[in-house]
Formats: sequence, structure tokens, C-alpha cells
Amino acid sequence: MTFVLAEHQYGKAESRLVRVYRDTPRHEIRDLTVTTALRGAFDAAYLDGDQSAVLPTDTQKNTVFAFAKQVGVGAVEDFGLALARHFVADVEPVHGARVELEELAWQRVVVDGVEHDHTWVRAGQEVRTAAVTVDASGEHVVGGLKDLVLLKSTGSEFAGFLRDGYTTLADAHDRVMATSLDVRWRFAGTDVPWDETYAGIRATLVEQFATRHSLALQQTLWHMGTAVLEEFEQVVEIRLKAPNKHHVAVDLTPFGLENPGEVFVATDRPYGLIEATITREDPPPAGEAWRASAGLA
Ligand SMILES: O=c1[nH]c(=O)c2[nH]c(=O)[nH]c2[nH]1
Repeated sequence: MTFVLAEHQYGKAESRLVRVYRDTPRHEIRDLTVTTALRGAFDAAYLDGDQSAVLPTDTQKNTVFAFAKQVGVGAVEDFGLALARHFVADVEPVHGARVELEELAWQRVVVDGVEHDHTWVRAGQEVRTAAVTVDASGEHVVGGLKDLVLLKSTGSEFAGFLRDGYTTLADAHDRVMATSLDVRWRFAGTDVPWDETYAGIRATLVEQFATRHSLALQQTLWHMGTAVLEEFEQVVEIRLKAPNKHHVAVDLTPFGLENPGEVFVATDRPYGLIEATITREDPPPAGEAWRASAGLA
């Protein structure tokens, strides 16, 4: 029998990197989780146990920490590009590098009305993400965020849906809508004001969720995605994933009480999962921009 080694890659997952800038009394901090994966001429490691082309995952991890000092950590997209370019340009067997980054935000604590120089409190719950791929097809950057939890207590409906013999759900013309957004956006190039763009896209997503009357989470995703594509011309594709965090109005009639949208049970499972990819009409090729692993979804 003949077998074929198909897609493969290897790297160091989830290096926890905290970079403090202390050049002035007012320190700065960036808090990252960095995953590297190398693609290239590594067949012999799998087929023959020959490590001569294998740059250890331990070295990849060391590179992440050394670059934090040598190159510095600014926007996650830039840090990912610096690492990916290095692996492809400087390590001969590497034909492609993928760097995935997650960033936790810290906010300065305020003492007596003044921002503290070197103490922070974790800001918000969401995580900023970036995935950088550098290979023969070029450089691809996908920005994003996850765990952005949003809830609106009115301005959302779900009614007029298809019904069959198993349908029990009633039309809802005024419901709670809540989700934990997971969104990725692909850039056409790398000459982007990353931090400003991230803040702008986040604000656009939140604004659309808040201000658009929703007939379904599906429609809300469409509005959020198209608003981002309209406002940020360097974004050519956006992928949105939104669990529907159901809030079910509790029947209080056994207690002689009315419940006009005031008391809900928040259920965590099961949940609806609504997903959409929205692109420009003719987006530039994505190459391996979306490929996270060696073929496993
Ligand atoms: O926004 C929604 N979309 C659905 O497809 C759906 N299905 C469901 O039961 N509730 C909802 N809500």
C-alpha cells in the first residue's frame, strides 16, 4: 500500500508573552499569546525521522521572546508580520509561516482621578486576534476579535419563520438579543494603521448591533459585515460567527404575575449558531490566509 504525506506544518502554540515598556516612568504593556507554524520542506522529519531541516519549536518560541525585545511589540499585526517574514526569509527550509496572535487589553487604573503609571486592570472581556501568513503567494493579514459579548433588551424580532410539525417556537416581536461575537476580517495589503483600524471596526460592529432594528441575528450579521466593508476599504472579506445567547421570557402566570419582557432565563446550551462570510464582489485571492492547521477544521 502507498500512503501520501499530505498537508503538514509544525510550530509552537500559545507562547504567553507580556512586553513592558519602561523607558519612561509611565510604563506601557502589551499582553499576547503567540502561535507559530512553519510550512515547507519537512517531509523527512515525518517520513524518516530526519531532523536536519527542522527548526525546533523551542527555537520558534525563543524567537517570539527575542523579537519582543529586538523588534518590539506594537500592533499584533506588525509583530506577526515581523516574525513570519523572518522565518520565511532567514530559515532555508521554511516556505511559509503562519503566526496567530491574541491580545488581552489592559487599562490603566485611576487613583484620585489620575491614571496610574504602572498599574492596570484587565479591560473588557474581548480578545483581539490576528493571523499572519507569509508564503510564496504573498503576505496575508487577517485581523479579528472574539468573545465580544453584546446584549440589547429591545429592538430585536424573530417572526414569520418556516414552521413544520416539530415547530413550537412562537413569533417574537420584541425580544432580548445577545451574542458573543467572533469576527475575522481579511486585509488586501499590509500598509494599514492597525490599531486605529481595529478600534474603528470594533466600534462599527457594536454600533450596528445597537442601532439597527433586527429581524434576525442573520440580518444583524449582514448589517455588521457590510458596514465594515463600506467603511474600511482595505478590508476585502469579513467572517462573522455569532452564538444566539437565548434569553427566554419566564412564564409568571402561575404566580398571577404578568411578564412583559422583564424576567428571562438565560440559557447557555443549546444555542443557535449563526455564521456568515461577506466579501467584496471581486476580492483578491486569499491564498492560505484562512488555513490555521494542517487540514483539521
Ligand atoms: O435570530 C435568530 N435566527 C434564527 O435562525 C433563529 N432560530 C431560532 O429558534 N431563533 C432564532 N433567532
